Amino acid sequence: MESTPIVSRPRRLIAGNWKMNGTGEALREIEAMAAAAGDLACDLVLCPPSTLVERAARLVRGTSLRIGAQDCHAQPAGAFTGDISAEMLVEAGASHVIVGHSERRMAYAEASALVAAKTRAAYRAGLVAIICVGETEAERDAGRALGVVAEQLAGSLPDDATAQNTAIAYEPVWAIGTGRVPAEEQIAEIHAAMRQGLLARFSTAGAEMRLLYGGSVKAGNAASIFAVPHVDGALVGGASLKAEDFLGIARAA
Ligand SMILES: O=C[C@H](O)COP(=O)(O)O
Repeated sequence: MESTPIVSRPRRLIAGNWKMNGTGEALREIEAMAAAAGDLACDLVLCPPSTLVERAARLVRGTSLRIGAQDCHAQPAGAFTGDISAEMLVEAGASHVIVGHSERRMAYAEASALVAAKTRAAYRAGLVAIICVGETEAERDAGRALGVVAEQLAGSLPDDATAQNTAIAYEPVWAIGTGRVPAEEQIAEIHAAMRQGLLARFSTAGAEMRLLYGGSVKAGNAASIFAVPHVDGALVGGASLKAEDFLGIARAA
């Protein structure tokens, strides 16, 4: 593989995804995260369920913790029962939105073209998009991991993606919520390939775009994952539910 130009790395980004977990009482965890965020050497974002976005955003005002959402619709408004637009999320106080999570790609058959449309919606509203990609176990076993990730990346990123409006999260589906973490060489291979693809398409912006790893990240394995080249942070599920667990990961960044 071609060598990648050395660029000074941006601050790491640690994002938490609460998925469909958390009611009002969980706001105290967000409060504890916000209290510690200013002392961290990384950027910290927490994506609670949409019912908590507005209250969480109010709670973290004046701190360096940012609040994100877990999905958005591609349209700004309309007859889309149950959906939430990027503009609505901004009004609620969100600054980031996760798009293309494998749980949505699989459960709602969201293809990369739709993920790209949602990403364009995020840009339109002024949200930073955290775009997820990753292969299933069957795809890895078939030797297709690199190809699947390259295809999802190419199809999900709009042409106007920049290092400021986008972060990419590589999340192998088989590592999500399973306690199974890929070998460092496996993470390194995918991240290096993603970097090459982004460099080829976006030049300098592609060199600077933050590449997160996601899938069973915990305080105990975070440092070794962050030591892998081109890992610029993490997208954390289960271990982001409790402030101390999440902050333990952020302190390793
Ligand atoms: O969005 C987060 C990921 O799906 C990772 O979840 P996990 O940390 O519980 O494995």
